[in-house]
Amino acid sequence: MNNLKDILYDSGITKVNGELNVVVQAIAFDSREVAADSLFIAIKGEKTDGHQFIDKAIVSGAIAIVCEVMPENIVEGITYVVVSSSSYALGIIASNFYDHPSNDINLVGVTGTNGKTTTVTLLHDLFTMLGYHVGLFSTVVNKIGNVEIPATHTTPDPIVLNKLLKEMVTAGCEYCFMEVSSHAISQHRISGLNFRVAGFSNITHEHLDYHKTFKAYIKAKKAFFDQLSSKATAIVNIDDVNGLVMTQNTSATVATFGLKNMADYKVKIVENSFNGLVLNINNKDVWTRLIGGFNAYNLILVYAIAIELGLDVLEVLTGISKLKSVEGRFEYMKSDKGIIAIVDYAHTPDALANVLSTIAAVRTKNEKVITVVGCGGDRDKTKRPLMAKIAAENSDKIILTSDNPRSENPDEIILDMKKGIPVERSARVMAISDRAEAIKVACALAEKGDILLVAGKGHEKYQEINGKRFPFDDLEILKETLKNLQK
Ligand SMILES: CC(=O)N[C@H]1[C@@H](OP(=O)(O)OP(=O)(O)OC[C@H]2O[C@@H](n3ccc(=O)[nH]c3=O)[C@H](O)[C@@H]2O)O[C@H](CO)[C@@H](O)[C@@H]1O[C@H](C)C(=O)N[C@@H](C)C(=O)N[C@H](CCC(=O)O)C(=O)O
Ligand SMILES: Nc1ncnc2c1ncn2[C@@H]1O[C@H](COP(=O)(O)OP(=O)(O)OP(=O)(O)O)[C@@H](O)[C@H]1O
Ligand SMILES: N[C@H](CCC[C@H](N)C(=O)O)C(=O)O
Ligand SMILES: [Mg+2]
Repeated sequence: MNNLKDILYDSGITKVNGELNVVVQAIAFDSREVAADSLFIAIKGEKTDGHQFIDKAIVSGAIAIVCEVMPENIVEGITYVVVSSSSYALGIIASNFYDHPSNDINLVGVTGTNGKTTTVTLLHDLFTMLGYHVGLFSTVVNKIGNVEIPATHTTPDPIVLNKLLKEMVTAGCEYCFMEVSSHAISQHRISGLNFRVAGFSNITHEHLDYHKTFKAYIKAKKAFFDQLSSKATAIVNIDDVNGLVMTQNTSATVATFGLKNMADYKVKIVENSFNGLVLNINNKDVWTRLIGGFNAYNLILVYAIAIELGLDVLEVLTGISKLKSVEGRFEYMKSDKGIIAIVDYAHTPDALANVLSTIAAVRTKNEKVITVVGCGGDRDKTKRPLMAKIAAENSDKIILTSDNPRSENPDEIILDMKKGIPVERSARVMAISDRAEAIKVACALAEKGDILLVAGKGHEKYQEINGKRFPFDDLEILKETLKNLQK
């Protein structure tokens, strides 16, 4: 669709200056990406205001502008359209421009603090295994079938989202599983999308730098469910105290899942060990190689979504027992010397607590638990002492280190973390800001049978320091170090 008037349909227009019957070849919200005959959408952002770049966009070829405030300098021959919210309008415009691809695919969105990547990746793998063509948007990677497209965000901007959705439809994908981050909901990256199913995993402490209060964070997640259509199904975790809060104002049909409370989709943990989980779903025992009680929640959500989408119970349960774990999520190896090393993306207090309680539940004897953990720079500072406290209380030794320091001083981040260490636990805490060195020291400290947890970066293949990404891989460093220790 490229008539400006059609592209702007439903975008919340309050004022127009210029011709609406013009042909637009491309849409952009960043002046640096504007090409000839484009529509430029000016957005007030976190760091700067896109309205400042309107003239630059026109010089680069924009012929139409969507903005929240009519500029003082109007350029002759350019169409200016004022809308009540540019970021909301962008989602609608992107969807119109790409012919509403979300209407032509079964779009499933999963939100929550933890478990989004795991759930959508398992859904992608399950549906692919059962012979469907599937698309994926995740923190780790985006996929059209098995073709990988690098992911820059957990939930991409509306233009990338709709463009890739269109490509998925063209490639014959019947389903698309996507992560819906709270940033994406607040910034209206998902406005205009037609979700068939929406899942809620849980909500715990995270991103308070951005949302400011936990209440605002809950409200942001709830907004996803508020915007669902009456044809959609919302599936929420009933064991989370905010599970039903999500669906208070939704038009969607509501279904629940859980382990503890009465739920439409109920799961029981029969066995939980380093060999995987045995779950009881729908009165049938199913083994999975995924480890950890929290994965029972992820798997019952996978099951519930698959059943709501009309799949066969036995086919789904058989598929679940064949699923492999997700990269960087409780990824574990055993060295020849008998040291167990785990890489996990736990970067929130709740995730870290879950991973450490899983380790406590699955370890067989009184082996030592050695945890290497850091916190990201330019992110929620209030989680730093909490994560350090959880690590110290649940490990025999902890090494505080850097995650992605970004623009911050790693030693300052470690100092923030140290504030959470209970005095009686301080003797078991070391601080080594060089992450590679911290991992190596942890390996050297470990003895046969000990469990080494390297938390926070999971699948990430880089470390971001001062705006630059340097190659870095927790698992590689562990493998290399443990191999050398053997000699
Ligand atoms: C804080 C945040 O989320 N920022 C996102 C936001 O950018 P912004 O609105 O703040 O942009 P800005 O720099 O203030 O610029 C304002 C406007 O001016 C435009 N501009 C700017 C400069 C210029 O020369 N010309 C120009 O037109 C920009 O394109 C933008 O439209 O909108 C952009 C487009 O969608 C995002 O790329 C950007 O993500 C930044 C890079 C980011 O780091 N986001 C993270 C926090 C994030 O989104 N994370 C979540 C996952 C979180 C989780 O659940 O774990 C995610 O979904 O990835
Ligand atoms: N259902 C769950 N409940 C609590 N913790 C979980 C759950 N699933 C996974 N985790 C923990 O959280 C970490 C992150 O999991 P995952 O990547 O699936 O979450 P996410 O929601 O995609 O995170 P992000 O917001 O960074 O995209 C895992 O490495 C694990 O430690
Ligand atoms: N989506 C999260 C990922 C955090 C991962 C952790 N390794 C970090 O860099 O803080 C964020 O951008 O806040
Ligand atoms: Mg994710």
